[in-house]
Amino acid sequence: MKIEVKNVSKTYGKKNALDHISFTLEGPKIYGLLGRNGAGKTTFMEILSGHVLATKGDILIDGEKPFDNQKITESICLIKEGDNFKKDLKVKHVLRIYEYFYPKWDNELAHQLIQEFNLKLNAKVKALSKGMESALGIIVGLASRAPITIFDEPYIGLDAASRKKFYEILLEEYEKEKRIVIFSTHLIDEVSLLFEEVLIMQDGNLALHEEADMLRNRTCSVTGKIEEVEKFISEREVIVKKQLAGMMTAYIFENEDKVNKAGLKAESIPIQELMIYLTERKKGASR
Ligand SMILES: Nc1ncnc2c1ncn2[C@@H]1O[C@H](COP(=O)(O)OP(=O)(O)OP(=O)(O)O)[C@@H](O)[C@H]1O
Repeated sequence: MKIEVKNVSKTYGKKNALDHISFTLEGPKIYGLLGRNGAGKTTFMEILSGHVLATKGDILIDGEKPFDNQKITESICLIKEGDNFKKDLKVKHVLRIYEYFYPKWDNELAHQLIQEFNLKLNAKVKALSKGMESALGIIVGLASRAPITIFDEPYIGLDAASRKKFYEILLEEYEKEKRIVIFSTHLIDEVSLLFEEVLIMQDGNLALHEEADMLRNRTCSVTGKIEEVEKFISEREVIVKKQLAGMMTAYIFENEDKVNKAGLKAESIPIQELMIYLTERKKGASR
């Protein structure tokens, strides 16, 4: 499927939650949608899912607008941070409702995952712990087999072991049947290896959109004596630089090989660090 974001803005009062953003996503692919608190990620995902209208611009999914368009909305499953399900429903009712709504729903997978995450079909949503409710969201997202599946920080309260299980199952399912997965999280280092493409939002704008491998290949840290590092980075784009005890480390847009050839020490930069420093740079300096 193809998602075209065309000059989309969303304002709440005087606040520009999204500020004329444009980009295209083509699947199947796993996207990491990253950014600091308030960057506009949730707003974007809600407009994409047809839950909220943009103030200006359009999001087109295979050429169609999602709002009030059942053909498109049944192709999209958005799992949010919480409150995905009515509290009085039982787990089995939740599964039935989603089965009814999503044409590609995989009931066998849903029941298998209910067992894996130790949920009870007869338990009411309000009786689930935070982590169990998150697990139910994850199960629904995976079993929906929706061609566009969106996870917006889907694992509040879920422990590390269950999160690991989720990543593994997500990859397994993705291999079986590929789709567009958009994953928004603040636990970036935990999941960054899953991402095939990374989008970083900042203040309602898109600060970076890059294939994850390209990002890893064209950014690195360089460490050495201050004068040597300063000389090396003088004609390069610097993300951030730090000094300690006569040594300097700079994060730059450059390939590790070039740094090594210059006799300096190169290391890859975790995507989480990149996100932090890229969004600290002034607007307009980012790319
Ligand atoms: N319903 C709303 N009413 C008023 N302002 C809103 C509303 N929803 C979002 N905003 C504002 O829009 C901006 C973007 O919010 P959004 O929730 O999209 O950010 P986010 O990147 O998802 O943040 P987080 O990582 O904290 O979830 C914020 O300044 C937020 O306060």
